[in-house]
Amino acid sequence: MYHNSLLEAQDYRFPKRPPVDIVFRDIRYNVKRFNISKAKFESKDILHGLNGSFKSGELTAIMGPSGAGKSTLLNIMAGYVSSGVSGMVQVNGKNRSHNSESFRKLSCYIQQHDALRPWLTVNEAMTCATHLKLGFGIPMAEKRKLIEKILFMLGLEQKGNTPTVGLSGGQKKRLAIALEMISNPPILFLDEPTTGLDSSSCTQCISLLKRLAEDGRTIVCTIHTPSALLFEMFDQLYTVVQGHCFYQGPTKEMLPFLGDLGYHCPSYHNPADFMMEIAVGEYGADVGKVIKAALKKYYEISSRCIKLDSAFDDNDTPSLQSYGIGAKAEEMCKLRKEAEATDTSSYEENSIFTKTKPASLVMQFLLLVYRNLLMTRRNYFLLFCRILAHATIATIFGYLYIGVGPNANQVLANYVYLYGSMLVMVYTGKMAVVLSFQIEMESLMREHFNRWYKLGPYFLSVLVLEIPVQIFCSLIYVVISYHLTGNYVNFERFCLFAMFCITGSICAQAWGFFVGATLSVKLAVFIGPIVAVLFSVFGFCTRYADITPLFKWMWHISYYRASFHGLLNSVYGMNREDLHCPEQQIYCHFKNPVLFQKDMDIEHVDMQSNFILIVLIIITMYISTILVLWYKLNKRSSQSVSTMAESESYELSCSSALIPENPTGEDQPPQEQQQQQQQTPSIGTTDSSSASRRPKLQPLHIPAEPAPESASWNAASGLATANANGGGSTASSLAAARLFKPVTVGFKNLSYSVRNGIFRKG
Ligand SMILES: Nc1ncnc2c1ncn2[C@@H]1O[C@H](COP(=O)(O)OP(=O)(O)OP(=O)(O)O)[C@@H](O)[C@H]1O
Repeated sequence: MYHNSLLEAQDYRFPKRPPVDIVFRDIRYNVKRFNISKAKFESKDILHGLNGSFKSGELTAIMGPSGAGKSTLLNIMAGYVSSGVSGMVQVNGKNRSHNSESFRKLSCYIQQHDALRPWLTVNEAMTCATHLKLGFGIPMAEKRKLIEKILFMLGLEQKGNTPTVGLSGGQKKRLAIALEMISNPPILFLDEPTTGLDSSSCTQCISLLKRLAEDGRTIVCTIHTPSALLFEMFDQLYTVVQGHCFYQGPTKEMLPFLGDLGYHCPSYHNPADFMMEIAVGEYGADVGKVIKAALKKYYEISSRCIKLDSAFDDNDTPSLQSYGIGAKAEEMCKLRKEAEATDTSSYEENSIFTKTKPASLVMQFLLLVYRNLLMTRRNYFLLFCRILAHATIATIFGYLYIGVGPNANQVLANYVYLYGSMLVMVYTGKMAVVLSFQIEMESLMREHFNRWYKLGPYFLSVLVLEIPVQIFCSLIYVVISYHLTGNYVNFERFCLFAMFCITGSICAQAWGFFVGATLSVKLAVFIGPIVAVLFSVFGFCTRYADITPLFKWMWHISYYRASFHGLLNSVYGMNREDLHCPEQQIYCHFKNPVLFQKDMDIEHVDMQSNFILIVLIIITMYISTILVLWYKLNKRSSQSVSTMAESESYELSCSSALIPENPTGEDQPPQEQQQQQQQTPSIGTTDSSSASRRPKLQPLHIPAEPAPESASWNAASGLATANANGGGSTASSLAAARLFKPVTVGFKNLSYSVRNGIFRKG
């Protein structure tokens, strides 16, 4: 039944999209890092001038050894990384800046970690994503039909009511693709979509991508050592080794290419494995030689394209033989020419996608609130813990300081209770959210990058849920402990007490959001409490007069101090009547609470300005958090490092975009050199200075030994690989044998049942 439905699903096709071709040239990526031991910034080149193209209707695999730069290239192509990138990317013959917003409308990027919302069912996740992406311009019935078709096509139609947490790895991958297919993007980038999947799930996943590519999409994915079967399913292969292009071209031509260089794949050997072995220098392979040959081949194909281009321009139907190119190459150039003529702005005719506009900001906010509520309802344990913690600690504090409120001889005990209450409010408020953005960041990055929603509605939707929860928890604490400690005098004082507890707690929460959004997990859990402790010192047992002038400003901006003084004043200030003194006590110092206020230097607490200070800090922290998140989500796009801005539109023929600078200067027929020179000025017309400044391709430098981590990785995976000097497989096999001893693990009568998507033992 399931297989039948899968077969039927294969008949469904998404509406065809106009072709989108991507051409890139001289892509370099450089990172700068601060070296603590050398006390200076160091720069490292990750990609060394990659050239190539990804074409519509084709499924392209980016392969290469670990750490070669596959994900980096994919990140740059998807526009996910722009800082530190140089070079040129063209989309249908038009320049794209590395942070192009319009390109993001055409593409989607599915990263290695699916970062799905675990507590939403497949249907809920799809429905939310559909509303967000397609807006409300089309009827719900049409949306439902679309969701059904997508789920059907991806073989998830029977999983509609399963929470994402209950899906298998392969199903999660398919759901991640399904969510992005809602907007039917013509370009899909996927980072290692098959990682963690078994062989049949891998095959399903790649066949799905192949089918999507056949519908005219440009699909590019990184992949690690595919099986021979999977390898054959890719149309094109782009191999990266140590930041250089090692091979690019049709998958089927990879073995002949290596064969021409003298590296022959043994019979019955997986071609993908063979290529990886050559890439790490097995069989005594000279990696530098292969990289040079790949560049030369690329250059030759591009030069031939120029010839065809000029022939097309002259309306001269070229004869294949006269240009020395095969039918495939001619077809490729023709298609590219057509694609260039396609204007990306006139996409999407006559499909439901044309009638759609993403949800408005208000609708985004409402949808995200609804989604948060759904997730909280499913995963209520955390909420339950928060409520229980407040009630428990209120009961403990209440019994510890029971009845101290009205007694003059227990003022100090009450003072400690009030201080402790502030501590509870601050820590529970802050620590409950300090990690929320850390945990959320991957999902937020994915959804925001793929244009599901804007940051504003997202942040508001988080606050709309978190603030009421914090208010509710604080109230539980206040009601229980306030009454047990006997501090209740009248309703007005109670309201003021509750107000300062709640605002102090919300302020700490706002600080928590800010710290969580700014720092890494390790720093956030450390710095968050430190900041709270620092501010808590001011106002508690530290009188303003005693603070050194250097730190007086901290007293003024301490929200902790403002809330604490608010609490004290609500209990002992505002002309409170005399406190109760035990009859046997001869001298009762704090009978008049004003004396206590004087001793503590808080007899003139301005409740209004304290409240305003807290509110101002809350607003400041919210704004700071949004700015930090905005920077994090957009920092990839914050630096336009492209030598040519997207807005600078100029015509550049596909062939000139494809031509790399000749690496060696050799092997180039004089006529081709001349043609290249004729083409080069067209780049210069946009930015002649930047074009001339563009770095030359670096001389190939392949380190004598691979990075240590790649060696150990190879050993760990049991791959018969060796260092670039060609140490042979024996070395790494021995290393593997030395590193790993056999371990036997046994299990017996192990069973699991799944109920409502929750795994239960037994
Ligand atoms: N921001 C960065 N700072 C420093 N080094 C980086 C940065 N980004 C990438 N690198 C380095 O660049 C190299 C390539 O990284 P990348 O993630 O692209 O490799 P990969 O081929 O995808 O590897 P894998 O298959 O293991 O995922 C690695 O050595 C990595 O450490």
